[in-house]
Amino acid sequence: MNTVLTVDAVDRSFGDRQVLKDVSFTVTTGRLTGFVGANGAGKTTTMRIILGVLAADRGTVTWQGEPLTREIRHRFGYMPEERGLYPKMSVLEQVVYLGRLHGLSAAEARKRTLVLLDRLELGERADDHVQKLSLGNQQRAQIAAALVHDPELLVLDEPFSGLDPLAVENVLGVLRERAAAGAAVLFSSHQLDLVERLCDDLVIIADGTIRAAGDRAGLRDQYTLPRFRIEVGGDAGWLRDEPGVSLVDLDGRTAVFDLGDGAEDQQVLRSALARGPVHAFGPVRPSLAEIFREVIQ
Ligand SMILES: Nc1ncnc2c1ncn2[C@@H]1O[C@H](COP(=O)(O)OP(=O)(O)OP(=O)(O)O)[C@@H](O)[C@H]1O
Repeated sequence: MNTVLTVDAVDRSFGDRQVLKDVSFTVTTGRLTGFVGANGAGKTTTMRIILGVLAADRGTVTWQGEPLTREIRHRFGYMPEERGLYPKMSVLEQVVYLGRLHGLSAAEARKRTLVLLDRLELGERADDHVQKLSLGNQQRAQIAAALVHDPELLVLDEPFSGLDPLAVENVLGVLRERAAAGAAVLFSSHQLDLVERLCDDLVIIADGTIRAAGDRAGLRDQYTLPRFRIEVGGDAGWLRDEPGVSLVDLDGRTAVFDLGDGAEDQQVLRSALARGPVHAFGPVRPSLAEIFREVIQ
């Protein structure tokens, strides 16, 4: 796994409104990087700068340490926010056409398109005009269009929005295969529950500023409070009087509590065991939604 894309200290304004401020993060091969932020946070603007559709006012985007050129960007695949397929062209024709624009021969483009459409469960719709497809299927066609030339970097703006759960699994499977084959994948989303499950690395943006970035497990460790959950055989009310414990939630036999400075989780466990059976005990790790709320404040 290598860091391939580096966004470094990028600023961008529209008129006198600065929408990106000192944006820096990296994207690594073999991994899915989720780019998360609320509406208007700056995800699409950042992606457009990576793709060269927009210029940065300041800062750089580099690929394997080199400034981006047209040739390098040709090896990227982009699914823009404004979906751009022609309604009156068949899915097959369209994806083949886009493959040819990326330098594939007609035969190769057709071969790859058919495989890809099958994999995206669109094989039977290959000859349908895009406008006849459901929105979810149009989206899958758009994903096929971004993937047909086997890009080294995939940049996908909200690829999962509007997909039903089975379609999400299907698209995710396809992206994972690409990552496993060595591509780097950056996708934006405002659906935290999805991102939490789907991505390996996370970049959180709010108001044009990167608030947190890193691998998912590392971020969760970093934001884990000294908070624990316990489930005992009897009533857990004794925890109220336990030194160093401050109860967050008490519900009969289960409790969630924070530990003060110097208090030991194992000491609490010993106290619990001295009172009877302990069925569960362990740290409470924050969800991505909780980390997100914390870092965007
Ligand atoms: N061409 C433009 N002209 C003026 N303002 C723009 C332009 N493009 C984006 N903006 C503004 O820049 C800010 C960031 O927008 P951007 O589309 O990057 O956010 P986003 O995180 O992708 O949000 P969303 O999830 O809603 O697409 C917003 O306030 C938006 O209104």
